[in-house]
Amino acid sequence: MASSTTQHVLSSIKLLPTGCFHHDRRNSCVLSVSVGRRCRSARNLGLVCASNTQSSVIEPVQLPGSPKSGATPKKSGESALILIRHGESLWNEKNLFTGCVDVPLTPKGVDEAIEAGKRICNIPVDVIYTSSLIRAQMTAMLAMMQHRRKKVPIIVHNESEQAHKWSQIYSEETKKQSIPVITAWQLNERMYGELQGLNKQETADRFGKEQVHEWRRSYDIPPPNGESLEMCAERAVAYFKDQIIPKLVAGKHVMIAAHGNSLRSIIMHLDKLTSQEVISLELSTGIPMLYIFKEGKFIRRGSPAGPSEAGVYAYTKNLAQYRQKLDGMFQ
Ligand SMILES: O=C(O)[C@H](O)COP(=O)(O)O
Repeated sequence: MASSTTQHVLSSIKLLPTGCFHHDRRNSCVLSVSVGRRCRSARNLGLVCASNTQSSVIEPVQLPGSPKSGATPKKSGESALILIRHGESLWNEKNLFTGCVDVPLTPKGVDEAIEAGKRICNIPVDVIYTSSLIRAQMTAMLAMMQHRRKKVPIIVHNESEQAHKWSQIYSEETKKQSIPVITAWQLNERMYGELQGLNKQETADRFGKEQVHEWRRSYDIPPPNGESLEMCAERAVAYFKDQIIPKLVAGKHVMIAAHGNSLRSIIMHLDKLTSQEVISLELSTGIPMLYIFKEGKFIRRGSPAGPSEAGVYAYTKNLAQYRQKLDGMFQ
């Protein structure tokens, strides 16, 4: 088993049997997934070593056409989409199946969230989506504490009329200095059924490595009384299409803090991965991944290495301008 340091070096992805791992000419690690006659590198999946930010364009996604979104694409607009898997939780640390059990971050998870925040501190964020689970919410909040714009992330309470009313802000100026944080159960981790709370290693010893791998990574085989990735994707991707894409279309910059499997299903949708390819997709805790949404297309930008990394900002004029503005404001 790879050490946590090695896993970190491999950035957001490690590859399982269908792929190969090699170093490219620039000495950066690249993971490849063989798909029929195609060989798609992890870089092309946007899942690259932290120092590598080469981009690729994905075919247009199906945009929600319904006028109810009321979202008219901005003419030359582009928006940032940041995806972050929560930092290490207390049950990640104990190697327990967690699923929808609501456990907090470990101190290491807190550090990972802060580190993730530093890596995206120059990227604009207008609205944050998290699951309804505390580990994703802690990650979103801790990451935003690092943002140079210093807006205040505020959880939107729409669970009842009273909660909505009691959490109103009565200053337009204060509202402008805040970022709404929308929590949605649809972005929760896949429900792990009767595996929740069991130790992953002990479960593999008891049921066999292959069986446990099938429960954990196959696309359509659910663990006992739990959700398969396909079932998780049904709710997570539907939410992404209905609620989040209209925001991007309207020019809003979005961050999503969620979970290994809810994010795998969203990446599967964005990158048009097949159910075979998604088996090899692994996300590390606390590694942000950036996409640029432009003219109906998602452009993968990999994982920003740090606030001063040139690639991300050189790549789009808007990001460069945003960063310059921050430099001007906070020097
Ligand atoms: O729910 C869990 O146990 C983890 O967050 C994800 O588990 P996995 O690596 O088995 O998908």
